[in-house]
Amino acid sequence: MMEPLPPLLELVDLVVDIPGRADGAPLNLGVRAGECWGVLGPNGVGKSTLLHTLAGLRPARRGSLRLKGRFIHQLPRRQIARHLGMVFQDRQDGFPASVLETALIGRHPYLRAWELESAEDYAAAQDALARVDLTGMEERPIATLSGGERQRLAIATALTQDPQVFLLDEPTNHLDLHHQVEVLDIVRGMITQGRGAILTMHDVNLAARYCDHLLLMYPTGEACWGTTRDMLMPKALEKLYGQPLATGEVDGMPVFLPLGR
Ligand SMILES: Nc1ncnc2c1ncn2[C@@H]1O[C@H](COP(=O)(O)OP(=O)(O)OP(=O)(O)O)[C@@H](O)[C@H]1O
Repeated sequence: MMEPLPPLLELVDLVVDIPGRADGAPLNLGVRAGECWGVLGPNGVGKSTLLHTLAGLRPARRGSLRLKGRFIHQLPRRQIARHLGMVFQDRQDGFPASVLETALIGRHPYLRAWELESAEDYAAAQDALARVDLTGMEERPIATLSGGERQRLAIATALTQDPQVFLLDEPTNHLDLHHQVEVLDIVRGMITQGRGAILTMHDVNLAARYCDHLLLMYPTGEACWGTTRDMLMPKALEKLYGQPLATGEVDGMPVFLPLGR
């Protein structure tokens, strides 16, 4: 019998280092090709810190990470950058670049030092900008973009990078309803092409619709993970957020609404 392929990204007994906090539950899960994982939890629980840890930008307190079966700390930085594409929540778009120049940053892991971008790199950047509705804005300085346009540009840069696994910190932040759905549809399209994704989210209903797996991070340091169907239990979500919820169903999908006190 053939061995199953290792997950694209695997967390092995991973304890995230959240400053000033006791160790949380060790995380043991694998993101496979075709999977979209949502990370849910209240403000400050450590979702962004987890994503930064997965991107190799900060050390874990314990445990390890594997990319396609290989320990991440044994891989060269450029190889990690081709494998993992991250969209940060707290980006500092400080220097005066244009929209196109920013999207082209996604090609840097593929270029040698001082190598200029090729026509293919430009085409990949233009294509990614088109997918997030930013065609025609290529020459605009990024300082002039709205919050939602900046967010879509960050997604376009990740698409230009074409990683195996997308690590997206609140990808629908700043987006109107149409662009929320559009961006999540794009992520889902990438996943059906054999990529994987981990998304931190605050919108439980979008998570229910777009994520096939969920990781719930509790303020106590506890965590649980599994298929969305198993995780989206009203009682578990009420405990997660310390918030009573009304639940319903639309088109066979669960819907959750916060109840007033
Ligand atoms: N550099 C730091 N020094 C001290 N504390 C930090 C640092 N970075 C993050 N924290 C703290 O670690 C905790 C986890 O932060 P994190 O941003 O990961 O939470 P989050 O779940 O993503 O929150 P949110 O939903 O509000 O975005 C928070 O209490 C935060 O204040």
